Amino acid sequence: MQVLITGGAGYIGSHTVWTFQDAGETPVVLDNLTTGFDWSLPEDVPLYRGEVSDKDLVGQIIREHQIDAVIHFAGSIIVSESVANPLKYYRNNTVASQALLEACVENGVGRFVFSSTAAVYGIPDTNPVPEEAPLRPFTPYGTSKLMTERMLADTSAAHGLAYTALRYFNVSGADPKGRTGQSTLGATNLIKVACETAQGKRNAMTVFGTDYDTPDGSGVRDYIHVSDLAAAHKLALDRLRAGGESCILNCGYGRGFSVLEVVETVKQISNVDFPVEIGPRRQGDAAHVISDNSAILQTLAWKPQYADLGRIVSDALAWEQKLKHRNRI
Ligand SMILES: NC(=O)c1ccc[n+]([C@@H]2O[C@H](COP(=O)([O-])OP(=O)(O)OC[C@H]3O[C@@H](n4cnc5c(N)ncnc54)[C@H](O)[C@@H]3O)[C@@H](O)[C@H]2O)c1
Ligand SMILES: O=c1ccn([C@@H]2O[C@H](COP(=O)(O)OP(=O)(O)O[C@H]3O[C@H](CO)[C@H](O)[C@H](O)[C@H]3O)[C@@H](O)[C@H]2O)c(=O)[nH]1
Repeated sequence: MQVLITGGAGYIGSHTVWTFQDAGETPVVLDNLTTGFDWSLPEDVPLYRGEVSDKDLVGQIIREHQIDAVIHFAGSIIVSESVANPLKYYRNNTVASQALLEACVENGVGRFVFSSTAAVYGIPDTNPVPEEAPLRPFTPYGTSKLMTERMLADTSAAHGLAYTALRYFNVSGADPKGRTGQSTLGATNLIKVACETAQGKRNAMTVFGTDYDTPDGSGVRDYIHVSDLAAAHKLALDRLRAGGESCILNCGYGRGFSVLEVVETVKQISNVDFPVEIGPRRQGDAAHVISDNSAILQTLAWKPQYADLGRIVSDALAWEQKLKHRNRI
């Protein structure tokens, strides 16, 4: 029995593949390599280059490898792009997930772990935000993910599929062993942008607003180390394999840092006083988004190892340095 990891060559997927390998289980990866990299994977992991929506290919992989579970990362992830090109997001996130679920049902795969997002909450009324909070995504990206959560619930009720939807907060950092990291060009996430600026890949960075109702006026987020997130996927699947029921879990540390605190931490750890401009608010940003993580702590016995902003930043910087070298080659 093997697990199929879609989008396994991407940022979070590749960390999860390494986590399974470290635990002695070799997954199978399906990825179209639009934003993923084959070199981010261990050499002995089978990689199928193809579309998640290709039911024939997925069926063939399931039968060939006796797949008992799917972890589904593949998708499009740029929030602003989803506003400009919503149908791409409904196609590549929602419609592709529908086809993948159909292939699972038709081929008897009974366990499914799904990459969802805190974007399903929109701008939360309360922080920390629990899983039961109102679901009000305001971008096609968030809606495309929420629609997949709904398909999972209905498929579970009709066909007995056991699933866990993990709602990630702000994913950042890189593998502490330096085997993979966030490698996509043009990523817009704060820690990635600040690390690129510290290493001279950007001339300056901008803080999007310092007039929020937060202690220092800049936005506050719950940054989670990608390796802790990868471990949560392994635990979620272990639980489903042991007969655990379907559930939806926030993935965060339940605490927040402001943009200015993050920038200061990157400056201190990199020892570079890079230029930072103060700009206007970015449209659609919330002041605070912090997870209530009590459910994941209870349900998965999840024990984060890297819940320290300095650790997240130093791993991200180390990976950025490696990428610099790689890009030169
Ligand atoms: N990065 C974050 O902060 C964040 C936050 C919340 C949720 N998520 C979700 O986590 C998942 C992984 O995100 P990531 O940051 O690793 O992004 P990523 O772009 O690095 O990874 C996505 C992977 O999926 C592949 N892919 C995309 N469409 C595909 C398709 N149709 N068929 C096959 N492969 C396809 C890409 O090539 C890539 O390897 C996504 O579903 C994303 O929505 C990410
Ligand atoms: O150059 C930058 C980039 C970001 N920010 C600020 O930094 C904070 C974090 O922004 P990110 O773009 O890193 O992350 P978001 O909180 O906007 O969104 C992230 O978390 C969401 C869930 O809450 C989704 O999952 C989404 O995919 C993921 O990128 C925000 O206050 C933002 O305004 C800046 O000031 N300057």
